[in-house]
Amino acid sequence: MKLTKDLYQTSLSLLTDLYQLTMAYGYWKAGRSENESVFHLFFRSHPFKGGFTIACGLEYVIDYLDNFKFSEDDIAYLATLKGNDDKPMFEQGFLDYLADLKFTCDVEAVPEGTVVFPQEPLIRIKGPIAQCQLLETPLLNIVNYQTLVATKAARMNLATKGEPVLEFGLRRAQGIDGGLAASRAAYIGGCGATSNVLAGRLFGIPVKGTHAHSWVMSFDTEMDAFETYADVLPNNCVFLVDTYDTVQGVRHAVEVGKKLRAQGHEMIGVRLDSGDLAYLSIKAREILDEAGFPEATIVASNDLDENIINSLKLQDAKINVWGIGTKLVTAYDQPALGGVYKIAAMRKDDGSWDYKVKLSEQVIKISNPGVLQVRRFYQDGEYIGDMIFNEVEKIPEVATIIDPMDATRQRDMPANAEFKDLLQPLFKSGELTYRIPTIDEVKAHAANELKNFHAGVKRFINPHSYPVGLEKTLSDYKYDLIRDLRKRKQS
Ligand SMILES: Nc1ncnc2c1ncn2[C@@H]1O[C@H](COP(=O)(O)OP(=O)(O)OP(=O)(O)O)[C@@H](O)[C@H]1O
Ligand SMILES: O=P(O)(O)OC[C@H]1O[C@H](OP(=O)(O)OP(=O)(O)O)[C@H](O)[C@@H]1O
Ligand SMILES: O=C(O)c1cccnc1
Repeated sequence: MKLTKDLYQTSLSLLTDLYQLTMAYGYWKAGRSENESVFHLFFRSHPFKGGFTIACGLEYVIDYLDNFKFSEDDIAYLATLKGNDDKPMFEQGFLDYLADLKFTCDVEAVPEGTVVFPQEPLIRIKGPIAQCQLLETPLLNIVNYQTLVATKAARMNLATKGEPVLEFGLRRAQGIDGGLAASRAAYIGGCGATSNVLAGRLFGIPVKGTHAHSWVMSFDTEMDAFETYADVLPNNCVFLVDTYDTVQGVRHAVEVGKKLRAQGHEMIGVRLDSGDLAYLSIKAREILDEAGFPEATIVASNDLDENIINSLKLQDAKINVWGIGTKLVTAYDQPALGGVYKIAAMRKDDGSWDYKVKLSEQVIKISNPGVLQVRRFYQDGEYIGDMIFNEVEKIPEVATIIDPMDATRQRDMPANAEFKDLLQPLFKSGELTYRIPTIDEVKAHAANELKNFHAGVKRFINPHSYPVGLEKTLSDYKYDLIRDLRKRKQS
């Protein structure tokens, strides 16, 4: 395989699990492939034991859907697949159907950067069931990872209390696309820049960096290393000071900083990458201040995450910029968001909807029926609750929301509260109708959204559980449907 040619210039329509194709074949063979259905993509619990999640990945999703087409090569490959009987898995008629397939669904989604909660649909797809089914895997692949990383980045940025976080994760990321997607999601979640140059070029993210230990080690002395770097990049000097002795390293940086200043340049600062970052940053700050460099930045890196940042803040560490790699891009303490994609309705012959529910012994795994929308209520600039409702049914004047995990918990949204509906139209009959926001608009949206939530939602330990519920008639309907299904199961 030639990586750039074969992988990066291929159609992505086969980026799905085989079972989506066998089901699509089944729908087609049974004459059901064009039956109208509704699917929702949602997750069941916040990552990192947190109280919020940042939706991310939609621009990739839009690009995927807009280019959804099986190429001749894709079809030729599918024709080679064999069943257990060693005969072709798919008959020619189905391959012709795939070759002619045009994306014709209606798609609604929550804009990227929006704060979202368990059970809320992030994406709703309505259209021929074979198309909806094929999209399950790629949509989850895109949204789960980027949402996870954007949320992790937001947590890290909350911990630094506005001080810049630089994303340094490419070397530890999950492969090539993982690294790119992580840099994008981390920027949306709040990081100020990335060290990933290709992400800079592809997404328009600022790129930043310092230098590595190898630079220092390649010279006879640390002073030589710093001086040479200063000669080459006099306006880009953040000296990594911990290769041999951190305190001595800071003193060397100061010496070179003074020479730079005499030449009309200003050293940006130093980077600490090992040892006790609280103690060493306080010491470095003292040395820099005393030497006349009160503006010099102290960058810290070394396996940081939001908890270590919190702890360093409590120790009064004098760190102004936080370089974070591994624990951000691998979402270290929770490596996957458990987003799922479930069917929720099918159109009947008379034009009405047949709503679907997946049963489970675990309440959290019972899916929600309907053609769902999310209404977010707010008062005095603060979000106060979200209502998941069935858009095609009439809803009562008073918005009562019922906790999907515990039907005894309900509350009424105040009649005078303002609201907005989160799912926005993206595609109408397969045509893109949405203005894709710039990455900086998405980033600003995420930051604004977070501001509008009560601080309790954003704390790390035992976060406040923001009220999200099913609209009352939807909840009642869901429980009737569950009772009905259980009765049918017993008989
Ligand atoms: N003052 C501190 N409080 C809490 N955690 C810290 C503090 N200083 C550093 N850490 C964190 O401790 C972890 C490991 O640091 P440790 O000192 O064990 O190894 P190290 O400095 O990486 O050593 P080396 O790089 O020389 O092998 C890192 O995740 C780092 O971010
Ligand atoms: O610690 P992270 O959050 O992943 O941040 C990125 C790390 O990458 C670099 O280290 P390098 O790859 O040279 O390895 P090392 O510092 O762990 O030896 C850099 O010095 C950071 O320590
Ligand atoms: O520029 C840096 O300092 C950097 C880049 C990648 C990983 N660690 C550090």
